[in-house]
Amino acid sequence: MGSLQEEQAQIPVIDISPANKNAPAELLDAACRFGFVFVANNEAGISPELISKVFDISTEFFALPNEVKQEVSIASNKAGKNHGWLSQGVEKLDPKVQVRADVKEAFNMGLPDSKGTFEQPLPSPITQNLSIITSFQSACSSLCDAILTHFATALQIPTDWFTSRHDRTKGPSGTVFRLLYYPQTPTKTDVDIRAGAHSDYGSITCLFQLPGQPGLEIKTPSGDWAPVPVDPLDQAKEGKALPILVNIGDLLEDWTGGLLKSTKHRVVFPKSEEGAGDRYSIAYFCHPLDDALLEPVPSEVVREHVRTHGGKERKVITARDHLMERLAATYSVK
Ligand SMILES: O=C(O)CCC(=O)C(=O)O
Ligand SMILES: [Fe+2]
Repeated sequence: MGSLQEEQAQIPVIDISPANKNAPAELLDAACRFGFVFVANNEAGISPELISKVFDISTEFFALPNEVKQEVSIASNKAGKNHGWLSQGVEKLDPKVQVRADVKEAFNMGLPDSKGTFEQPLPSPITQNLSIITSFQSACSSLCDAILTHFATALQIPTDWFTSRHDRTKGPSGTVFRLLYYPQTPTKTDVDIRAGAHSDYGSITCLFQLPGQPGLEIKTPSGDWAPVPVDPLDQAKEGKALPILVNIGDLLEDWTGGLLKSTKHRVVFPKSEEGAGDRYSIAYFCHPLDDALLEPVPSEVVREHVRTHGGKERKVITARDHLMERLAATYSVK
């Protein structure tokens, strides 16, 4: 058996700044091969201080008593579909396989409307730090735009082909900002998993992890599960900004005729003492505008892929209809 290092998924770390002229090609290659890529954070523009503040807000929120979190529950119906607190037992990401629901809590937030207001009730750790949260959401949105622009460049289509379909000044979208908390549960059994195997539903996801809190795994083309490092360049001890993990979601896979891969992933309990304890993560699920049609991207690179690999015949539906289908399968909100 190889060392832990050898078994880890070899996801490339890419500089997406204008200084790297190969960024579009490197991103496309990683998206086609792994569906996951690390973006070097010194170029992504999300400061380690801001990330750390959001983790602090998250810790404060999940430490609140359940009765208080219940006031902003996803089941309260006040929050609108897919927004609010998910208590333990609400989400089962791999419903066909999982016996029990994911061992986790989450808080899903939409983005503010043009007047800066949120449609959902927000808990006090968030209302007291709203500018931090909105700065973070904006930074994630800019990072997604930069990546989507690089993909358009690499696919030889107009550079704004994807970003214009994600432009929130034109209408609502399913974009969700999510705080996640996986408690270390002494009573867990062998069938328990922190997050069941799934692919993400949107265009791209940005994921923020903390050193010492591993658990994310991706399914490799050979069908094995490979752990994803939290700190791939071993920079945490130098106090440097960790690279940001970005993965492709189902919508982008559909749009590109399967060229970009929406790779299955899951979160497991740590297998050894190392990493034992709670895990916190933050995800920004970037979605297209609700009424964006999931039609094939008009790219010769995509057409060539479909010619050589055979594209699946799909009904063209809107981004919103696609999201609703996926959510219905994984939530048990009553
Ligand atoms: O917490 C993580 O590391 C992954 C979360 C995830 O995959 C999801 O919520 O879709
Ligand atoms: Fe995911």
